[in-house]
Amino acid sequence: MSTSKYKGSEPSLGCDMGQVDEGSFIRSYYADGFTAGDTASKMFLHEQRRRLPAFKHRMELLYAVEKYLAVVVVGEPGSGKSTQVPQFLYEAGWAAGGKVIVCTQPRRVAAAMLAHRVAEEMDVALGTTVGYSVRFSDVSSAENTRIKYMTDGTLMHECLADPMLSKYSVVVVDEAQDRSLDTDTLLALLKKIMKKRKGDFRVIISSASLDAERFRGYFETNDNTLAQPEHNTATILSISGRIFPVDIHYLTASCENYLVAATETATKIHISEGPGDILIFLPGKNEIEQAISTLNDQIDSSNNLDSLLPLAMYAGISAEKQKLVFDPPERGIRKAIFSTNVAETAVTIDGVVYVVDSGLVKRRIFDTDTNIDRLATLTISKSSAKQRAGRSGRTRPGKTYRLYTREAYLSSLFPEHEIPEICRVSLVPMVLMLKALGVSNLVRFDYLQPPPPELLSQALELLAELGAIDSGTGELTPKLGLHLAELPLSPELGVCLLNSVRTFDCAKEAISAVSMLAAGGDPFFVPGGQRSEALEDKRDFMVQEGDVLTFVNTHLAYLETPARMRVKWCNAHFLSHRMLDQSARIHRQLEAMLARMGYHNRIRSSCGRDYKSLQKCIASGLFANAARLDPSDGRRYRLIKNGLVVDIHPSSIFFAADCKPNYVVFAQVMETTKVYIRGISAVDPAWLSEIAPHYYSAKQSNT
Ligand SMILES: Nc1ncnc2c1ncn2[C@@H]1O[C@H](COP(=O)(O)OP(=O)(O)OP(=O)(O)O)[C@@H](O)[C@H]1O
Repeated sequence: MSTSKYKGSEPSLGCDMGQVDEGSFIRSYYADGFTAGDTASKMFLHEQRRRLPAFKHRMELLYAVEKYLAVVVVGEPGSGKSTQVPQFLYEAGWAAGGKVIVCTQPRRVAAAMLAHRVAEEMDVALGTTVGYSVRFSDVSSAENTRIKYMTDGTLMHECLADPMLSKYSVVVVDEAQDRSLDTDTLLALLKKIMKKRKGDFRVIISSASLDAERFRGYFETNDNTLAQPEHNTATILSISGRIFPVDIHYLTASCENYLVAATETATKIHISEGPGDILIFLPGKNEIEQAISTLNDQIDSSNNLDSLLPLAMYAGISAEKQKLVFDPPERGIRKAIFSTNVAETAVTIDGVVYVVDSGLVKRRIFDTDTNIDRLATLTISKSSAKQRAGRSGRTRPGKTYRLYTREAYLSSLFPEHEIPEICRVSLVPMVLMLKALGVSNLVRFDYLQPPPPELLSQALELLAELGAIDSGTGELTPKLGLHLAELPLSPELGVCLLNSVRTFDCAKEAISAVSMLAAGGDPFFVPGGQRSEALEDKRDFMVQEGDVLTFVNTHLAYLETPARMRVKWCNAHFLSHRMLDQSARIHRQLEAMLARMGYHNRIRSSCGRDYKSLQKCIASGLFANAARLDPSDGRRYRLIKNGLVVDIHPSSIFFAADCKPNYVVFAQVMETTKVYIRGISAVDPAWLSEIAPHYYSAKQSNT
């Protein structure tokens, strides 16, 4: 086979890459470059703050925080929990003596946005008194930052270096009703810290839902609450009132096609309602792109709609597109923002008056029948529906149009709350973190809600096979396990990275591969009118060893391009500059982390044209995602661990009929109409038996 100008072998002719679909399983959001849209005067901001319901409860809150170690703050969406509570604490002196008040968010975009807003309200430059820190992006100062917004995961990682979180005086866990795996794990750690630090540490759990009593009960450590209430450690504070009213409208009969209903509702609002932008919640990126394209066609063919501007908002969108969402539109233009649930909590888009809610969301679920973590489209909970409605009525009275009937909403079709992630996703990252923090008995650990035992044992089994846990002692292995917990990566990708310096001597390529997968995977886009040129260009980078090596080629070619030429180079090759820039930043950070771990002599090692070393290295982390070509069909694959039949994603080199290796490993799973695998690398089955003998031999009969 001939070789291309990049690493790996050229794909055989006839491989059609098909349509590139960018919905990604490894979600990433990098909010650098974001500018809050609100340019109101300082006086106006000051007045706005005073009008928020939270303001009336300021003294009550400060009293509760003084008296109790944990305070659960409950309030309507938009009442000021995320922006005001940290400022009240700061003004009351909780950041004196160099201490920091931290407010955690389940999503990166929210952490960055809230920091921008609060910096603006306090009239300070972002990154000074107010800052934020999310995975791979730190806009804060160790000396000066006193109010810091972070994701729950980033704060949890800080526990590894500082188990008592000694520099923080108060941790505000915001949007706790989301019950992400990181939020639940963090709450458990905070409870331990609260018991140990006592006097100088406080936890505030802020939630918009009715979960308050569960949180309060969890943080109550007084065994005798009735007889000795003066020793109680936790309380609930309700912030009553909402800032502006929201009218809620339902369909009278259920709709057949929610995408059609969403665009129709947006155009009707535009034609018949007063000024104000529209925020439309759809489940995922593909649905958003589809709705925007339909709406654009309608705008092209109707004079009534030419002042309507469709925009997209989802995790991983470029900074420029994101800016359009938050910036005020030109005079006379109305924005129609199609968004996933990234805009559901903590985010305020100034100017939004109308919300259209499809009632659907894409969620990560761990399917216990098939044993895989995947994205599925589900009905939202009532609690989410309230949050979505709460996005209107934040800066003026609002209206929400629900694309479902009132009867459906009140029925069990819409559960009260989401099922917490701890009960439905893979627990591998949580187990790794708890083990690294010295929790040896995971079954008896004091969780807010205990995870199902089968999820715990599945996580332990995988970590043992990855070499992170010693199956004899049940503890983390001294080098691999401990280092893995420190890395801001999924354990599977972390193993690929560490093995590249420990075993396979292919750090240059493996760091590239891992950085690309952590930044979202496929960097190629196929613009509507230039499909054949874009596919031709992509072919230049593609190699038969698989998509991961294609990503490596792209990443290395990007790094070799002089910085000032990179945007042009990306445009010329139909590549996402945002993604490649992000993966280059991740690359630098991972190199620095490996050097700190003592691998500085190995980080420049390269496998050159020995692609097998890189492929083996990738397989050493992703072996649990191995699949075998189904011989009876010759097109689809069966997962080795459970026999589940999956399809190759159309963006993959292996999509084409004549490009199918017998065995592959993959980085991502997504579910639309089918279960697709993405981020694929070809493997030799002999490597799998060598890398993970127990796992592989136990599961092989499934295929
Ligand atoms: N970027 C912004 N632009 C304009 N107004 C904003 C912005 N951010 C916040 N606000 C104003 O501050 C209010 C309080 O926002 P905040 O995020 O603190 O509320 P919250 O109670 O945490 O809401 P939620 O639970 O929905 O996240 C909003 O209702 C809005 O009026």
